[in-house]
Amino acid sequence: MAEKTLNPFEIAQQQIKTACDKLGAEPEVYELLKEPMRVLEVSLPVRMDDGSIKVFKGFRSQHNDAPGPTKGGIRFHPAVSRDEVKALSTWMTFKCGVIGLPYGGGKGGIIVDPNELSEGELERLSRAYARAIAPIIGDRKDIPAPDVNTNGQIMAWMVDEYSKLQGYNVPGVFTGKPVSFGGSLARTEATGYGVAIMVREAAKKLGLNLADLKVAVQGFGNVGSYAAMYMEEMGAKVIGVSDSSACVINENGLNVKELIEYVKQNRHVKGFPGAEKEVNRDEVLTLDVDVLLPCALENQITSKNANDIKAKIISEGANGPTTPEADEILYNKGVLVIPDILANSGGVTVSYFEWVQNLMNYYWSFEEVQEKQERLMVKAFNEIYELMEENKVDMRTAAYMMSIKRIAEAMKLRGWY
Ligand SMILES: NC(=O)C1=CN([C@@H]2O[C@H](COP(=O)(O)OP(=O)(O)OC[C@H]3O[C@@H](n4cnc5c(N)ncnc54)[C@H](O)[C@@H]3O)[C@@H](O)[C@H]2O)C=CC1
Ligand SMILES: O=C(O)CCC(=O)C(=O)O
Repeated sequence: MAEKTLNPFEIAQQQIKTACDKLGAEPEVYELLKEPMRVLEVSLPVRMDDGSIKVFKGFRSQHNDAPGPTKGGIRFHPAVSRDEVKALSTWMTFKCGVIGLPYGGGKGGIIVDPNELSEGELERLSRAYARAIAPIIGDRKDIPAPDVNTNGQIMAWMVDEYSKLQGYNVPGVFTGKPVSFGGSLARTEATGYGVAIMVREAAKKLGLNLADLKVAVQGFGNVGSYAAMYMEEMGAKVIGVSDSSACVINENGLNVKELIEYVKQNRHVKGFPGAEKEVNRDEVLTLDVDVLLPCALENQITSKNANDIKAKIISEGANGPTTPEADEILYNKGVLVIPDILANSGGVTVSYFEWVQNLMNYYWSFEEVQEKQERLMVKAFNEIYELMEENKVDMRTAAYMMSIKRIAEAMKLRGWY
């Protein structure tokens, strides 16, 4: 059974349709949710260091704002496309709905490999993007944040550019800012922390002891590195980690903190002295482990490799790492897939806390933020797990069912259908 499509937007539409059908939702609900309400495409001229002008293409998609302002990250990557951004914004709507955040979904991206830019070029590109999308964003309209290859410094440049256009300081228009510039404590750690909390909760349900679990992590950026670190802190053994360079393995457990330090110095996991062996990066998915954390990009777990996966629990740090065909194979094999819209919701949850702190200009401690994040995510996990068992569906469908119900209610109350 090969994939019907690898287009992430078509996959997102398929996931909504499956859940709407299962819910018996009115046809208008799918009609209203199947397309983003707005997609902006922008050209971004940037003065390069050699004096030439290069024009980059960027997007911002706003999927649905019935529950509140739209919210979601900005990705800098050569594979960014209009459909990818549309899919990512769609997934954001349902992610916010799963936790019950007062947001709809948005997402943005620029087609660029930021590793090929100097610091100055990166700053000019980030500012150009903030200027270009300024008419459709705002701290009550659409609030972007970091995603793949973007970070707190980039958010700070964008806040500065947007604030200059407004004529006053607007810290709450972007989240994921550095803590010294209106960011929230525990935001950097939040997505990976949430991915690990979800594994801990799943282990409880399945009667597994964390100390007995072997873990593999695909992708070792913001999400993968903190997910691995918290898994290790919870007592599990992280035996395999990959990034775009390679997969490093140590059957006795990699020292995650040392690996994080190594990547800070060397940019990649390749060559890590604490590894026993190094294999091709894609082999991480089929290692003999109990837990798999895909924390890189879309379409990694497909009909081609799903049968070879040995993990019992998959907690999706990445957005869209599993295709619908792979979902079906994994469900039939009894693998518990904790879907992206729940597993990686820690990032947007703490972004919400950052936004709240910006709006009230009063800041919480690290422990306070993590405790609030954990409470919301564990509650969502338990509600969705119950719905999954009641309806005999996979956890992704159950998560969509819960979320769609909430968004449909907001749309109904607004009189959209
Ligand atoms: N940063 C955040 O707060 C959130 C991120 N996500 C999702 O998590 C995923 C990762 O995002 P970040 O960690 O922020 O990005 P990042 O840019 O910090 O890290 C991405 C990592 O993936 C690796 N990678 C890329 N292609 C790979 C491949 N084929 N095999 C193995 N590794 C590969 C890169 O080398 C890097 O280590 C994305 O899907 C993103 O949308 C989801 C929720 C929130
Ligand atoms: O922190 C945010 O607002 C959004 C994070 C994000 O882009 C995601 O959850 O995919």
